[in-house]
Amino acid sequence: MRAYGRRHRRWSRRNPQPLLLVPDEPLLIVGLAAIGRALFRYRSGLAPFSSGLALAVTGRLLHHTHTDAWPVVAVVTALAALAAGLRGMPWGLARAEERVYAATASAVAGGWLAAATALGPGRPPLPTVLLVSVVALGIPWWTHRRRRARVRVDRVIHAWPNIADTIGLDGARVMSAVVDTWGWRARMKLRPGQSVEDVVSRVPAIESALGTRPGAVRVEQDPSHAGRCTMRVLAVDPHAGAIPWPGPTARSLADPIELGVFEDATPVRVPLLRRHALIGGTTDSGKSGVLNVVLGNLAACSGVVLWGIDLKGGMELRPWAPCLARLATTPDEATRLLADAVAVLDARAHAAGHENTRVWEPTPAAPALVIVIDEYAELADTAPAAVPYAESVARRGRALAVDLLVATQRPTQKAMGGGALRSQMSVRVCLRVRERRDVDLVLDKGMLAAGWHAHTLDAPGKFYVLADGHSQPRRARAFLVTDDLVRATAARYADQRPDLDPLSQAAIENEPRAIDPPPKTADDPEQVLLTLLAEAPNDGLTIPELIDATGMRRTWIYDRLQALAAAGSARQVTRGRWRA
Ligand SMILES: Nc1ncnc2c1ncn2[C@@H]1O[C@H](COP(=O)(O)OP(=O)(O)OP(=O)(O)O)[C@@H](O)[C@H]1O
Repeated sequence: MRAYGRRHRRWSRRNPQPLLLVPDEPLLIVGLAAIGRALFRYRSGLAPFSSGLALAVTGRLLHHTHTDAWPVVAVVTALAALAAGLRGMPWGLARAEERVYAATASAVAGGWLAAATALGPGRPPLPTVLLVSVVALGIPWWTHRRRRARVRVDRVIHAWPNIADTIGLDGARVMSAVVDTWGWRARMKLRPGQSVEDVVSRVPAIESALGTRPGAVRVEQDPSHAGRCTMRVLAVDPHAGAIPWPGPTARSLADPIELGVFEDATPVRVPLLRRHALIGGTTDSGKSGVLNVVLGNLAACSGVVLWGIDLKGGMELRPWAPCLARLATTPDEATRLLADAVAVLDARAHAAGHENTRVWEPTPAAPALVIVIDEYAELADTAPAAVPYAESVARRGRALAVDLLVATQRPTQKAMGGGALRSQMSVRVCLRVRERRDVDLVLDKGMLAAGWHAHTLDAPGKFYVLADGHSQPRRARAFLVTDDLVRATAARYADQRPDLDPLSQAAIENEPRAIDPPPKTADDPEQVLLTLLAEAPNDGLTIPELIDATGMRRTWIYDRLQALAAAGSARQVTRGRWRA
């Protein structure tokens, strides 16, 4: 694949555009100019005929002036055919079939020219051979998909300044364009003062101006320059069909998990060790599908114990039961399970404090604990007593290798039982959402404006991911794990599941059976926040002061302040300053 822009600029210098017409020209000149423009516009399609014509003229010239030069022509031909066939030179062809074509065309053209030099281009059967060759070699040329795509792109690039003016992106320039397997992509330089958000907000207008199907244009920020971006135009949707799951690729929680593939066919690898994950999307968007891919991988990991909460009667998680050490399907079981998780946390934190280690390194003998919760809103609704435990795990679990994997339709404050849990989720998978504002709910504030258009995803399993190493709005599609594959994978790894380490096991067994909310400790950031707000001066505390004092992230502070304000426990004294 070669940079289109470079070649195009070089080409334009050598082949200037035909002159524009002025209306009072004589008819003949108007006609000639129109023909010139048509020849220019269709130059790529006409290339086999123009090459044939050029050969005939060169053959005639050589025959009249250098008849004896035919051996030189033959040798040059042989060398050119070899270079094209073996190296794809001088066109930089990477694909074998393109090289074979280039070598054949060079050999036929050079061979014909050598014969025409020696015998004259009019000597039968040379004219017939030339005509037949032009047509025979022209057919693959005319039908070549990438060549046709390049011609289309060429036209778009010429028209781009007008298009940009019309849709309000005046001054945005296309620097280069490349035709790829699925369509083409262009690097764009924006006018000073324009931002990628401006381009993103005009995506529907770009699609209309380029005449593509809706949803065919993607815009990605250039990570090294705020005034540049890449625009991708997909001629065909690479995610149109379901992508079968190839089986587990992770063997330990430290391995990133492959959820699916991006539109450029690169795999979506997401690290889960010491991270909580939120999977959001409307009904039938494929949340259980993503959970299945993650569970299929975690089942194959030696250092992970899996617990599940599925308050839809176990409908989604029961097929994984052979690999789940515990499965809670009622509110009481769920509360008990999360209380036990907190007991595990406490025991691990205690042990880590004694051994002076900061983090719990999972091994098969001392495994990580991953708790999968399908439809968190159901849990918050029917088992409110479980919510403080879940939040405690979310806040303290990462270092102690107790991770949450939560799926929900709409992670509102209410559905999440407050915002504390959501703000701890550092891996966010956003499948199709019903309303545009849900994008910011699942991913984070401002993500919709930044181009994460999950409301336009048009098939189950298509998603955006926000995680370490994934900060650009790139569409992906999750692998599809069929029910049979779920059963087969669960059965295959059932015997290899590790047990909890004795320390964690003892903590569960010694845990008091009454279900009380976990005590709020002095280093509980929520408690710290409440105390800070209560003791704040009359003009309140700023957000940076609250971040410093609690050690929590900005999004967590905002979420909590909003929840507290809604509950009447905090108020904004002046802009950006808060107190109880
Ligand atoms: N990656 C995928 N590729 C193709 N089809 C998928 C994919 N994921 C899910 N589907 C299909 O979409 C449908 C809904 O999927 P799924 O049950 O995972 O959605 P959901 O969001 O969990 O729904 P609900 O909210 O009702 O639980 C299923 O029929 C499933 O076969």
